[in-house]
Amino acid sequence: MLDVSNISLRFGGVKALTDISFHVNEGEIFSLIGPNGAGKTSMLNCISGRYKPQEGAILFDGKDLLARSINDRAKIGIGRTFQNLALFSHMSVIDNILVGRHHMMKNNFLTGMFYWVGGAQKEEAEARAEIEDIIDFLEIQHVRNEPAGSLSYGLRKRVELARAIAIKPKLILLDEPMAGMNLEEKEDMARYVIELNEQYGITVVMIEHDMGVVVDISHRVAVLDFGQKIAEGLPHDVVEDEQVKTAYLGVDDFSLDDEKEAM
Ligand SMILES: Nc1ncnc2c1ncn2[C@@H]1O[C@H](COP(=O)(O)OP(=O)(O)OP(=O)(O)O)[C@@H](O)[C@H]1O
Repeated sequence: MLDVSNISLRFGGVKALTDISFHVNEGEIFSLIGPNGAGKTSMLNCISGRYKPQEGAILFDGKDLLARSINDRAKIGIGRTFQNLALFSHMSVIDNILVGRHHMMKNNFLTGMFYWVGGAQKEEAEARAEIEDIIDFLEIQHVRNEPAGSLSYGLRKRVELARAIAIKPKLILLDEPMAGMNLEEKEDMARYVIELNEQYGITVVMIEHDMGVVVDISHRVAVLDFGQKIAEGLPHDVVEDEQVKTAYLGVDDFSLDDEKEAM
């Protein structure tokens, strides 16, 4: 579904990514891991369109992504969430979710003026019904009319996920979906990621620092270090890789040993 070939990205003298290649199969949960500054968010930004790499190619369903704008990429089925929440804090939860969806609708401000005679009314009704499903799925009914800014961090992350799902993506890019969460919130979020993958059939590319979660829910993992890919494979194999262990040496959140002890 996603084919990343020989991507290199530089910011002046800083080499953020060097010759990165990997592919993601349809239906997979694929995690990108690596120490701070390894280039994970930069890679996600190349896929979503925020950054334009100097070299390489990215194909999505065989289509050349790098030639397309951010909006076009969303329209052909790529959704994303951000490392730092990107919600409109004064708007209600439901309106935050609808914002994502409205962007995708065929009817716009002008056609919307003919709301009752055109297809806009039907399209709006369909969008609302689908959004109700997403609200149920993410268990945010009780806060649907609250301003997004008034919610706890864990709930805001769920609203952001709801907004990303509302554009009906085939592929979703999740940038640290569990960051800053307590254990219970992490377990909930892990369950949502698995369910959106299994029930909604959405392919997932995820950056996540919590190694226990990565190993538990990913089908495959790629590891970046200093902008280079140092490993790729099944989660358990990757975390046992000597080069990966060295890259994480001294990093507190490489907690697989803790996970093992806890099991
Ligand atoms: N817009 C930018 N301008 C200049 N340098 C950048 C920019 N974005 C990223 N970089 C640099 O690229 C490198 C990779 O950063 P990136 O944020 O992609 O890493 P990361 O693996 O996502 O890190 P973290 O886990 O801390 O979020 C870093 O050296 C960073 O300073």
